[in-house]
Amino acid sequence: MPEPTLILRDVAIYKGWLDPLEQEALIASLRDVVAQAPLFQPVTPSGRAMSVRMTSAGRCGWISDRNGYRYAGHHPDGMGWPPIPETVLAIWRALVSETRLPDCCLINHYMGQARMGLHQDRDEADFTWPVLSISLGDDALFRIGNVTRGGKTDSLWLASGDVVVMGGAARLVYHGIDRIRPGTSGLLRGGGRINLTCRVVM
Ligand SMILES: O=C(O)CCC(=O)C(=O)O
Ligand SMILES: [Fe+2]
Repeated sequence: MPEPTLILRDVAIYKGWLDPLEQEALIASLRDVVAQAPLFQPVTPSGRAMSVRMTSAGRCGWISDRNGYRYAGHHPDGMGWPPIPETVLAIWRALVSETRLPDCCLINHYMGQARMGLHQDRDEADFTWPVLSISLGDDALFRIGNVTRGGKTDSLWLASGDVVVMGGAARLVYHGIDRIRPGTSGLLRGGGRINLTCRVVM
């Protein structure tokens, strides 16, 4: 596997992994996904609206509502999830595995004040597979903590085209997005940031 630009708290960061043309191609394939499975605003189990909008591609999609966080076979509006675009799978093959492909590609859309609190990705059955995360659009302040809640954290800005892999000792590390810096990228017509998070689920 290629060498990351830097490793922070066991998280591998590939700065500028995608060039502008590759980023454009990804956005074009995501337009098809969102046309079939529209972005929705999830509600946390406690009933608060999340500030990001999301949808998924793949065999299952990650959802949150009053009944909890989980993977589901269908979009909340009832349609199936579209397949994960080949443009996304190519990045997974290059950085994670050529044989085992992800079951889910979660698409997070951040606008304005949207953020994501510190959390672990732990709704999957097998933590031996890394989580792959792709940043597109505006810069985002990514915070990395520890495998248990609390303690010191480190932050770094993720830019469009950066790819992050959380595997091994970093698979269950707490992480989140404190804020985005609106207007720092012209990639998305309407502005904002898109994050793609690919995971093996079952
Ligand atoms: O937006 C990001 O970079 C992180 C998203 C994330 O951690 C998640 O969806 O689980
Ligand atoms: Fe996460």
